[in-house]
Amino acid sequence: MIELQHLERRYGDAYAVRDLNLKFPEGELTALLGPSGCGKTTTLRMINRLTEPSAGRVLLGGRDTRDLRPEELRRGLGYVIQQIGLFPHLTVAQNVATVPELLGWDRRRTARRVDDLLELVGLDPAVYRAKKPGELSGGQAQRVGVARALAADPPVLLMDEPFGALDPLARDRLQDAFKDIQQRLRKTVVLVTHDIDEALRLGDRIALMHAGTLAQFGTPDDLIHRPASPFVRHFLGEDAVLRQLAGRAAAEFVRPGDPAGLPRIADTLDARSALGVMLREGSDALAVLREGVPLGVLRWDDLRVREAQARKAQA
Ligand SMILES: Nc1ncnc2c1ncn2[C@@H]1O[C@H](COP(=O)(O)OP(=O)(O)OP(=O)(O)O)[C@@H](O)[C@H]1O
Repeated sequence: MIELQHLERRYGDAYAVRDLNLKFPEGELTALLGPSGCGKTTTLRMINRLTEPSAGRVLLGGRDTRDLRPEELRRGLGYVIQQIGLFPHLTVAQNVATVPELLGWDRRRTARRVDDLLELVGLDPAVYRAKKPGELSGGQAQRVGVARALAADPPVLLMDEPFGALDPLARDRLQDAFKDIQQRLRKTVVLVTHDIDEALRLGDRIALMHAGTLAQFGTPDDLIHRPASPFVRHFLGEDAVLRQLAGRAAAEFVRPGDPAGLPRIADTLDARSALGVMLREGSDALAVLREGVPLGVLRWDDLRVREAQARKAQA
């Protein structure tokens, strides 16, 4: 879907991005992760040509993006940034409708699309349609930004630290909401972040960058259990396994078993917190309940296997 070939961007003698080769798989979310200044934003902006490459090329659906007109290119690429820049004098509905209106959709179709999208991002259209951006919380404004980027149904979504400006609680909520949306829509998403937890939580794959080059490309499991270099291991940190558990629901690790007499947790609890409950309760197994009904049992060993694998890979 999106392919970077020998992509480079120089500023004077310095390389912001150097000989970057990468294929972003279709329908998946790839987190572009790395320390500050490693070239993530420059890479993203070379995809929609807000920044022109010094060398190399970007292919979109097999076509060199230089052969596409910029408007044509950007229409196929939704773009969400940290300071989303909603138009303050327009209503929420008008903000979301910007692109459909540019495309000349009729009013009925646009209005329907706006309501569908507001619902998708968890904002009741009847309540939010007529509000102005100034009346929204940071999290709500960011949801409107996501809705706006999805308005013309672009196959690709480029996101630059979209949740970065939010407080931790709002960020968690919006990450969860976005994960749900992505599971339904299956867009090809490139998400720039320097937040390891966010990359582990949302990324089907992670492209970890270091000083303008690619340090490793793989699934979160690959990076944690099979780091390609000391840099990767160091960047993810000693507690990478715990971090990964934090991003996964306890329900993922449930196995059949007799829950009678075990401490109980909800299936939506994350696996790291479940580990905490085991330690606190002094129990090596927990009953996992979905809406009050037992699903099965979560065992210490099932969580620990992953930890052991990680240690072995790091040894
Ligand atoms: N317009 C510019 N002029 C000169 N140097 C630039 C310019 N834009 C970026 N750079 C340099 O290129 C490098 C990569 O920048 P980039 O913004 O892509 O990094 P990043 O990984 O997105 O960082 P951050 O997480 O801090 O936003 C940095 O060293 C930066 O100083």
